[in-house]
Order: sequence, then structure tokens, then C-alpha cells
Amino acid sequence: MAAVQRLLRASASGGAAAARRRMSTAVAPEQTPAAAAFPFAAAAGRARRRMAEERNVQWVFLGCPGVGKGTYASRLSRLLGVPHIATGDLVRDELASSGPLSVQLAEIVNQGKLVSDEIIINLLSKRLKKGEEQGESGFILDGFPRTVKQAEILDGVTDIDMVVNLKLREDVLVEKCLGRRICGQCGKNFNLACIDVKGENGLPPIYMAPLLPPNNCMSKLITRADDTEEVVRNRLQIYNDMSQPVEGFYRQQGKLLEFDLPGGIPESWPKLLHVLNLEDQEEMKLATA
Ligand SMILES: Nc1ncnc2c1ncn2[C@@H]1O[C@H](COP(=O)(O)OP(=O)(O)O)[C@@H](O)[C@H]1O
Repeated sequence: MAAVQRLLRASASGGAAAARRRMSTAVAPEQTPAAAAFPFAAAAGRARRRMAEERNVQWVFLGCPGVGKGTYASRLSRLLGVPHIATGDLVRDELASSGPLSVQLAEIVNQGKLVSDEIIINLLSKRLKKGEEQGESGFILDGFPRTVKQAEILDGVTDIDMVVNLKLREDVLVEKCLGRRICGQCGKNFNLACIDVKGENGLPPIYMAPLLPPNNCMSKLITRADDTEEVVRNRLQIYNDMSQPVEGFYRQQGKLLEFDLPGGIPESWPKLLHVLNLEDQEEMKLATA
């Protein structure tokens, strides 16, 4: 059975414990041949598994720019009570702080290029440390790892339970990026694009209603400097070159859950909850709201 399915089954059978979504690692390390040969490895494996059982989920969201990683990762983070950590947000916060890195970062980000592994790991470490000090447990990472090197580094420091790979056709991704807006006052994200493409060449039709801002945000909408058509196409190319291999990295580990978005939030969210075995969780949350 695929590791992701094992993880999902484990979480589904968690009952009330699922409220905190404590997860165990997919493969018990003490069952591996290496662990059988070296008893200390089995002990380390047990310790690592015990740690995993005592914490909240550690998930990663992968997917091209504009696919909706932020939307679904933040919804799941609210549902599961774990922080949603988007490295793109960390970079934008650093840019806005006008700190020593900001001029260098602005140039890289506005061209759609990747920030160096060193800078991004530094920003992420600081964010994780702050969270740890505040008692956070678990996370949903969005936008990290984006290179195999980053994935290897992450693997060296912690166990990732599951990786959700969101997928959408490329013409839709470009339209969605061009429609993105942020309210300069409240910081909420909206999308003015109305996606309505016919099914062709074996691809299904897809409809995504715009996510319109309320009247009081309308006059304060900002477009990200890296959401121009030229930069979006560059980011998509960079994703294909640098980040797609990360999918293979996790596929090999049996942790990748592929998810084709069937439409906008009303169509996709229930389906995502279903494949993640989280429908009961949402019902429980709605009932107690
Ligand atoms: N893990 C990362 N590695 C390198 N650069 C990153 C990483 N995460 C974010 N960035 C930088 O921040 C920019 C914005 O990231 P993000 O908001 O995640 O964009 P996207 O909409 O392309 O998913 C990226 O184009 C890149 O310059």
C-alpha cells in the first residue's frame, strides 16, 4: 500500500485524536533491513516515531505559481490548528521591512527568479524558531521546498508526513496569476479572473468563479510586482526546471498525493477534504462553530 494511503488510513482511524491530526511516519524505521541489522537504529527509529506521534501534521504543499497552494494550505491550517508557513510571504515581509536584504531580494523576486537556498533557509529557520518559542507544533509548508537541495536539507532535519501536489493546466495558471489582487489594507487575497475554459484534447472543462473583494477593499487592491505576464511565464519555466524534480523526490519516498483541481474553491475544497479523509473534521468544526 502507498505510504500516503497508509498515512491517510492512520489519520482516519485516529477518531477524536484526528482533531489534532497527529501522524506517524509512513514506514516504521525498525522494520527496515538496516534497522534489523543494527539494534541502535531500531531504537532511534522508535524514538523518531514516538516523536512523530506526539506532534501535529508536517505537510508540504507543492504546485505551480497561481495553482492555489496558499488558498488550500491556509484553509487546512485553520481546520487542523497548525501554522501555514508560506516562504513567499516570508520573502515579501522581508522586502517590506526594508532590511539589509530587501534591495537584493526585490531584484530577484521581481524577475521571478528563486532566492538562494541560504537566504530562504535562513528566513524559514527564523520563522520556525519563533513558532517553536510560541509553542507551535506541526506546520503546512507552502512554497518550500522549491529545489531538490532544499528538500534534502528539510529531510535532514525533520520528517515530512505528506506532500500534496496541486495541479492545474498552464493556460489557467497564467490567467489566475494575472487576476490576483491583494487588499493593501486588510492583506486579504482576491482574484478578479473568471476562468471558463472548454474541455479539449482530453482535458476536462474548468470553471472558476472570480473571488471578488468586498466594496471597502475594492479601491485598495494591489497587484504583486511579479504577477505580470512576462514574469509569470518565467516563474512557470523556473518551476518546471527547478521545482518539478522535488515532486519526483517525494514520489520516490511514497509521500506524494497528486491532486488535480476540478474547479474553484466550491468544487475543489470538498474533494480535497475527501481525499485527505478530513470530511468529519470539517463537520465537527462547523458543528462547534
Ligand atoms: N523556497 C523558495 N526558494 C527560493 N525562492 C523562494 C522560495 N519561496 C519563495 N521564494 C521567492 O519568493 C517569490 C514568491 O513566492 P510565492 O509567493 O511562493 O510565489 P508563487 O506564486 O510563485 O508560488 C518566488 O518567486 C521566489 O522569488
